[in-house]
Amino acid sequence: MGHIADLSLQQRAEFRVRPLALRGKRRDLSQYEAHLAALSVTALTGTSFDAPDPLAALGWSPHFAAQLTDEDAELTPLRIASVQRNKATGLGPDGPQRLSYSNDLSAADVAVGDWVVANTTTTQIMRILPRTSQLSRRAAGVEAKAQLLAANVDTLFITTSCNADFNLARLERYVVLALDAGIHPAILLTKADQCDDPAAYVAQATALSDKIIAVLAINAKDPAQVDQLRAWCGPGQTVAFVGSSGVGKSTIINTLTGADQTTADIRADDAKGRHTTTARSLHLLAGGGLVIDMPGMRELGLHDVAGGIDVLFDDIFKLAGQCRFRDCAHVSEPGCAVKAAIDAGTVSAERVERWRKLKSEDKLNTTTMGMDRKRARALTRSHRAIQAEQRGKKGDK
Ligand SMILES: Nc1nc2c(ncn2[C@@H]2O[C@H](COP(=O)(O)OP(=O)(O)OP(=O)(O)O)[C@@H](O)[C@H]2O)c(=O)[nH]1
Ligand SMILES: [Zn+2]
Repeated sequence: MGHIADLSLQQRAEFRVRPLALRGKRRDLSQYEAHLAALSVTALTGTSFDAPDPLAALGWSPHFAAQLTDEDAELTPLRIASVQRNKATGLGPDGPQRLSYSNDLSAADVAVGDWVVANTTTTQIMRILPRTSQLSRRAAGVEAKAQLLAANVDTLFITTSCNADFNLARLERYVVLALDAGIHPAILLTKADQCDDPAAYVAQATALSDKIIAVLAINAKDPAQVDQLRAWCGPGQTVAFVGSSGVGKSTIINTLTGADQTTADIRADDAKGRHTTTARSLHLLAGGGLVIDMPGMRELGLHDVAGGIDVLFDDIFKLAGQCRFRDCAHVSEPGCAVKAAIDAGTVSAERVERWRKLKSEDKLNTTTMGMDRKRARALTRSHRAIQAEQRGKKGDK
């Protein structure tokens, strides 16, 4: 098995989202907003994708076309559907093609969802085209580098169920990851059929942020209800799902892909036809959209997502900028604009607390990434102990 397949089995592994295009500019919110706005033109109107162009149906867009140079004239653009250690599968208008890596590339450089240019004679991937978004996770272990999970995702369906799995702080973490990558976050509430009042969950999720493009409550086992998701799965649109184990992600992906519509080569089913992929893979949907299946994504940690946190909590971000002291901890400092807003009732104290926790977690994880082994281990241990303590208190899973 390739190393990516192995990684998906690491249940404690964490992942993160990071936009290449926005690197180094994470303090400038207008960058994120412009990026999201640009995405929504294509994501929400579908204007550049409704042509019957087979490449466009795979997600090809002017963004990628603009990256091609004269040197690429002899090469073929393909969308990566699966990645193994020594080979990858690329999807093109002619179907799936088996690819290998050129000398200066390895499996670690390529993500499912990537657009690459390949030499179809040698079947080598020559170059990865700059991504619109990039999802990666931090593999288990202190020194592990970020591992790529998926590229060029338009909409992330943050999936939770209308029961004990529903947790505002966890939803916010996923929203931060999506925003940091310039991916549209949508919240998908499953098991609505087993809940007396799904509307109450919808209301809570909707109130989290106006950056969330949709909040849906469905019975994931009812294909007619899953069909509502197709509004975000139009031609060329790429979606992915994250959320706890058992919330219905596989059920939904199976319904969206349908037994007959999935490209045979990139599908891994058992005899019962159940979707049992262990590695990440890109699947075509009936309506021309695509889904990136990322099995085994259970835990996530935040690091290097300060930009996403500031976008999600942009009101608090702006307030913090008005505090008298630049390094204000927003606890008891005089002239604290955040504290004043809490006192005035314009910002909820709980939300400020969740913001503070996310900031601190991001800072801790970002710091340990570049730290020597011993110190990082000690810090991680103490952070885990605090987490375990908090979990015990809340009875949270
Ligand atoms: N009644 C009901 N059952 C659901 C719903 N969504 C999922 N289930 C059931 O919950 C169980 C878990 O669903 P999965 O689709 O395997 O969940 P998952 O998120 O893919 O879980 P992992 O593969 O472990 O990440 C299955 O038995 C589903 O049939 C729902 O909306 N309503
Ligand atoms: Zn302050």
